[in-house]
Amino acid sequence: MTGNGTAAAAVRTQGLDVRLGGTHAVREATVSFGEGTTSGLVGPNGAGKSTLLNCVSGLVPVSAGQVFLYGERSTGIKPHRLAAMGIGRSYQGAQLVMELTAAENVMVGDHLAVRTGLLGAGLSLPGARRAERRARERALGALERVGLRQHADRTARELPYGVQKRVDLARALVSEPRCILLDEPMAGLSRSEKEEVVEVLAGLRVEGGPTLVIVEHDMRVINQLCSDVVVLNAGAVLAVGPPDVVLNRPEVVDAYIGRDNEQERP
Ligand SMILES: Nc1ncnc2c1ncn2[C@@H]1O[C@H](COP(=O)(O)OP(=O)(O)OP(=O)(O)O)[C@@H](O)[C@H]1O
Repeated sequence: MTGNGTAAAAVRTQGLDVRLGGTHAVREATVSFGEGTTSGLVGPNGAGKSTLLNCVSGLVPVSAGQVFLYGERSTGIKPHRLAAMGIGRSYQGAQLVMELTAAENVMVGDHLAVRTGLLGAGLSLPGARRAERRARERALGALERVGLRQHADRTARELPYGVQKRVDLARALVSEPRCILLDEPMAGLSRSEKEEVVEVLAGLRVEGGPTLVIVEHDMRVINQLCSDVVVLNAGAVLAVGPPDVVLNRPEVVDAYIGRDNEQERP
């Protein structure tokens, strides 16, 4: 389940507060994302959605409150350690290294490769070369899952934005994390690309599959994929529950209209 409960939560925040410069980006947010569930995290521009994901993945320091992963306090743990603990992440702006190929970008997200000594590959040690081969195979597998195997050896710079976004998704999937935080995975995609990504994400919702938390402005996508939704507004939790109920609540509709955000309102 998603909400304020504590049972079987993959991710839970307790009174999470984040101040960035002069902005109070997240305000006493208590949310939980149940293990194996697919949840939406929605709200108008500037509501604090990316900041909340950044706190959970260790990229932004918490000002007050706590984050828990699988019941263990994870506040303040470094991002690479959280990745090794099974947190995967995609980024709003794809954030690929433009000079690297699609496959190499995916390998960068593969914490298993780093752990098994990919860095030693530069020294041409046989074990490291084997590890690199395995990492490349995993990267190609992840690219295949998002329909991009044919682009594996093109540099990110050569790829259109919609394709870069899917490379970013492959990077989040490659080490098969237990929990995947997706920051606007559909932004900038064409309708058919969106449908492909929805299919990929729907394919992850199997028994024993990962927990998915999806920040998304496209409410059709939220309705298609998510069993629960958390609505943030001005950094605070405004509503929690099933999308068909929550997205029709007057305060949620008002929050979107109030931000002059009509095209994105639920
Ligand atoms: N590095 C930063 N320094 C100062 N303020 C920031 C920083 N990053 C984000 N903010 C501010 O924090 C607030 C929350 O931003 P955040 O990006 O988390 O919102 P969001 O809900 O993800 O928005 P969007 O849907 O537009 O991506 C905004 O007011 C934003 O301007």
